[in-house]
Amino acid sequence: MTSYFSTQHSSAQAAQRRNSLPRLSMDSSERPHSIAHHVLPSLSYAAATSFPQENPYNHNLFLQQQVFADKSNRLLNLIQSTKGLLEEIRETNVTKPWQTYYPCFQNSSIAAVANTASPNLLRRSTTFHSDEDIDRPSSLPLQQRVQRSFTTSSGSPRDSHTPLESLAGRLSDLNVLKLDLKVGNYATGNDTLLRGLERNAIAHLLDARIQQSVKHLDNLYQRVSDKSSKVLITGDLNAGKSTLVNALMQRTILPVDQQPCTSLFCEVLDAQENEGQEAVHAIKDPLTYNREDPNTFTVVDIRHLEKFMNDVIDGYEDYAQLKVYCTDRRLVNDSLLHNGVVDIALIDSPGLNRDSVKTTALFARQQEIDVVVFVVSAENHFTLSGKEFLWNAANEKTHIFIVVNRFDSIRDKERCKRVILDQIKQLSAKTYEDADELVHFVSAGSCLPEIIQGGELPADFLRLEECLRSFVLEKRCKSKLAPAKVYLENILSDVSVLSESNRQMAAEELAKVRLELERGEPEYQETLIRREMVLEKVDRLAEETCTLIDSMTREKLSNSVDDIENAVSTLVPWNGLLHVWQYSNDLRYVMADLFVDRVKSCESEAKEKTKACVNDIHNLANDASSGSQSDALTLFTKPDPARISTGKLKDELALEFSDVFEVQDKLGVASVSLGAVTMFSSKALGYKSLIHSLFDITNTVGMSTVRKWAVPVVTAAGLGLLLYIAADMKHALARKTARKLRAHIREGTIVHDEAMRITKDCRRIFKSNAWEIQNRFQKEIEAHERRRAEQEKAAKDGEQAVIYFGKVFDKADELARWVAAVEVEVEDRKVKA
Ligand SMILES: Nc1nc2c(ncn2[C@@H]2O[C@H](COP(=O)(O)OP(=O)(O)OP(=O)(O)O)[C@@H](O)[C@H]2O)c(=O)[nH]1
Repeated sequence: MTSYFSTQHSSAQAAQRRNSLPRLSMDSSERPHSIAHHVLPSLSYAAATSFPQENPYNHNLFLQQQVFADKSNRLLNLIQSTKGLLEEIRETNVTKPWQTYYPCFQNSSIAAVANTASPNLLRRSTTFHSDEDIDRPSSLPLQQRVQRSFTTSSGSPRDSHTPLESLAGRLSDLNVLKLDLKVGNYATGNDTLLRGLERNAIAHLLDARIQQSVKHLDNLYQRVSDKSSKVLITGDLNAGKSTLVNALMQRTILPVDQQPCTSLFCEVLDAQENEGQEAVHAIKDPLTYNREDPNTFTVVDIRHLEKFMNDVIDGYEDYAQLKVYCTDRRLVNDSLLHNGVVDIALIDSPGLNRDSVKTTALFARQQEIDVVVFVVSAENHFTLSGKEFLWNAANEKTHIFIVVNRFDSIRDKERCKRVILDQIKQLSAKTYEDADELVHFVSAGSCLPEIIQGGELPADFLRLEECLRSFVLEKRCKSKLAPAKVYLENILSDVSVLSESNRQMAAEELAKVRLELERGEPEYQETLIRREMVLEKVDRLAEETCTLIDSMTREKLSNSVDDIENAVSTLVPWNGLLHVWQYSNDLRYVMADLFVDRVKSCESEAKEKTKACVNDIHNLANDASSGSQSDALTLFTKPDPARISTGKLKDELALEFSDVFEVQDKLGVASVSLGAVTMFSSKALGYKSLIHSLFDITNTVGMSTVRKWAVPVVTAAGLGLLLYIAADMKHALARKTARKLRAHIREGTIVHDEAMRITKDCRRIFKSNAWEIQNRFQKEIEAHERRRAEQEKAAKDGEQAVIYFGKVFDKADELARWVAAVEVEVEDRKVKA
């Protein structure tokens, strides 16, 4: 077998062409329109002046190409600017507290408005819209939608307050960024679902949606900046498809034969797309083909193409597609493949038959096929296969470029034209409407370079070429520019609706926070004043109560002796003179205990007063809970007799024997009785005092009298005194003990100590309660201050959010206006002759 495969060139190592996407600043100084057209070059001055002025087709085409290049560049810049805006939103969502989020209506009536306005929200949808969907215009006409989103009667939506109802309606118009949620089989409104989600979760969903949009913008950028446009040439067997390609190229590239010779799709491209190298790449799997990866194709020598194709037909080779890179030697304005604005690749396909019709129809439906050229033989008209293909393709490609070839073989040309146009009318009404530009009766075989030999191409073929180029440009507008424009309009409309709704909500939240701040300030000041006032009153009340308790305790304890003296007569039994000493002991013990009881009584009274005062204190602080008061009272020191030194008191009250004779002053006979008393007492007085007593009596009555009356008188007096002492002993002892107690109270520190102790306990309780109240006030004030700090931060964030969303809106608005200015609809598609 002849080797038609050539050695692989180093083209695979060629530098990878990188589609750098410059980030466009959104500064007003760098408006999209002012950016240089760096992507698609406009026709050069040389090229512009080189086209033949006398050729109206060329002139018109030149203008079309200029317009197309301009639109492409504007759209490319707008895609980049929009992408920059979306990335800015995403970045802000991560770094700033004011996230762009999908607003939910808290007000059910507003939610109802939103849901009614958008039946789609009730739809049980799967997830987000597909990219295909979002390239399509929304239900509203573009102009109307853009107007609705961006303008108000005053010219600027932010000049007038937009009611929430209209916001709800506008949110229902979201296209690209609409979060379409689904829960089970229930037709739950989006708004309800969204309200159930955390704000962060919504922001996350929206972020994912924006990220998806950024990717889609990248794809659109690639599509718009891709200068290549594919033209599929199909038709019946032997209709002259390969001949037409060769005639258009003005080179014999593809083999031409009477018998079927094209059995695979042959794409003819400009060699510039292969680093300027002419080459044929035979591809087994078109999906994995990569021009820079030699493993994905086999190189075929262009001179042996015919042999290779025959081998494919004969089954010696098994390939699905050919890429033929060849140099177009025609001038820029004449070249179909490479004209500076759009690079056209011609794809010759196998002739249609029952087996290939569906494959070719599928191929024609591919997104990158901009134009389908159907070649029909003037001799055969439309065959069944041809009709079947056109019916299949009609849904996708409403306009088909039809070349009626081999027209030279027809004698009755008018009749042929009439019959074929009639057939076209049946097969593709749209094509028939524009038959003047879309249906061409030519003889490609007469236009081959070997026939022309450097001469002029026939006028009908020239017209075919220009119409084809014009048609490709128009289709490119529709297939590449229109989706980009529609998508940009959709995404920018969504961004402006979202930013405006976020701005409104931020403004509402800001107003709310400001109001709260405004309302909170007097409350805060009032708390500060109240704290000072209450604590001052508490101090005063506590001090007054302490003073009262102190004086009350002192008075009660000081005056307690009389009561104690009266009480002991019933409490201490008198068991006769023989038990006088025991009686005396009992007296001091009982008196000391009674005094302790009196101290306890003072404590109880102090507690009551303290409790009442604590109540008053808490009432002052408007504190209903009094739980702490009873707790506070336990702080009172336990009544402990040892604390008031009862033992010591009892010792202080102990009687001496002389205390028994406190009656002597009253009677004046104390000295007489003294001797007798000594006899009754087991506890004798000193002799010195006894002799002294006797001497006193002698001096008073005289010696003789004394001698005469002495014995009886002394005896009688002694007896009387004895009786008196015996009778008064009980009371005398009580009085004496009470006197001692009184003297002890008056001269000692016991009353002072007890009053101080009780008052100190009370003061401690007051202090603890005052501390508690102060603490509560402190907490209240701290809570106020914390809340105020949060509100101030929220207000600051809110202010910045309002500014930020306003700026986003302005940017989206400005970009949308630029996008709207790019007219992608070709108003007059006709090529004027
Ligand atoms: N008379 C005449 N013959 C033509 C014309 N164009 C092509 N032919 C002849 O028609 C035959 C088929 O031409 P091809 O270009 O191979 O046709 P095709 O449609 O590519 O064929 P397949 O790819 O095999 O389907 C060749 O012998 C051509 O010379 C023409 O305009 N006039």
